[in-house]
Formats: sequence, C-alpha cells, structure tokens
Amino acid sequence: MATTDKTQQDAEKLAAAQAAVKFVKDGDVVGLGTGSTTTFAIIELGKLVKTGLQIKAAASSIRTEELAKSLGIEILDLGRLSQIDISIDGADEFTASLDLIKGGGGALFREKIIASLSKNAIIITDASKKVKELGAFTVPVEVVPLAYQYVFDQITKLSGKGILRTVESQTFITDNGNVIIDADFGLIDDPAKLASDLNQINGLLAHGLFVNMTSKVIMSDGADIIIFE
Ligand SMILES: O=C(CO)[C@H](O)[C@H](O)COP(=O)(O)O
Repeated sequence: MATTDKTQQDAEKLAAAQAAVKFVKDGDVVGLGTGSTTTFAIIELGKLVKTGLQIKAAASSIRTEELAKSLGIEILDLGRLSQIDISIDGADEFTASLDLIKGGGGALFREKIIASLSKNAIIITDASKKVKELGAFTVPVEVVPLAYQYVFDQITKLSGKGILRTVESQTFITDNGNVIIDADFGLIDDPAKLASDLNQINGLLAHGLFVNMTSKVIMSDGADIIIFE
C-alpha cells in the first residue's frame, strides 16, 4: 500500500537503494541518476567505495556529480562513454511493464543517455511510484529555448496541456541550458506511441517517457523488496 508519510517513504527509498547497490560489482562503470531516491543509492555506494569497492561513475546532473565526488566516487565524462555496466536511477511513475515517467528533477536528458548506454538499467522506487497506467504525473519535456513556442504548439496538437516549468517564479533552466515543459496528456494508453510522436518534434531534446529502457525496477513497500523485470 503506497504511503504519503515522508519517513516511511524515505525508509522505502533507502531499502530499494540498498537492494540495488548489491548488483554493483568491482570494476563496474556505474551510471548515477538524480533525485532523492538515487541520493540514497549514491550514499550507499560511497560507503562501499570507502571499504574497497572499485568503481567509476557517470553522473546525470551537476548535483549528482558533486555528491558522488564528495563521497570519493570517481566521475567519468559521460560524453566519452560507449557503455555503462549498470545504472541506478529513480522514477516519478512506473508500470509493471517497466514503462516510466522520469524528469521530475529536470535531469531527464542525461538520465536518458545513461539509460541508453546501460547494460543493466535499474530503477529504484518507493511504493508510491507504481501505477496501472502512466499519466497522473505530467510528462517533462526538455526544449531548446528558441524552439519553445514551436514545441509547445506541437504538444498541444498531440492533445497535451503544457506548462513551462518554473521554480520560485523563475523559469527552470536545466543543466544543459534548456527549459522544461511539463505536459499533461491525461492517462497514457500507449506510451510507446506517445514517445514516438514526441520524438518527431524538432527542438525537443528529450521527454520523460522511458519505454523499453529499463532492465528492472526495485521497489520497496516498507515490508518487502519487490523486483519487476
Ligand atoms: O527523473 C528524475 C530526475 O530527473 C528522478 O529520478 C525522479 O524525479 C524521481 O525523483 P525522486 O527520487 O526524488 O522521487
């Protein structure tokens, strides 16, 4: 049963993170996601590194990179990697068929590159992220600023209601210097079709629908670890 209690949710995030880091082996190149759940995993990895685990990592955001470095995890240049052994990231929603919405933290573009490079793309979540159908959470869309109105209008043509993301009344700017449109498509019957339609839009750098990109979701519901694969 999903909870909204933060302490309980944090306990679930930690449990999922601890289960996920067990899949990391000596010598691995590890892709690190962004967000509160992934933060638990990065801290667990930092502890393992201090006790001798040898890994190198690629980060999906500046804040993840800073955290990882502060814990003694060596960071590689994501743009120079052809493959990542294992990645650990969070999600805003997931279904039993491993379709995801990501990008609540605004790191979706680099997260998608990491997932694309990963042999083993692991998503960790608390129980609140499991849904029957995606779409209660809006789909984040990263847009090159000069294409903003064009992309916004294309999203409207796909029956999406877009809102420019702001933080404290200021336009949110991604680590890549772009803006985010949070697009409400209602419940999404066919995530693969919507993902493909969004992929056709020029000026749209990345969207938060992750379809066929995940090896397993490790979810904690507080009592048990449940693995979807
Ligand atoms: O996609 C993401 C960031 O771009 C995060 O993984 C997603 O928003 C979940 O975050 P949290 O673990 O804080 O709930």
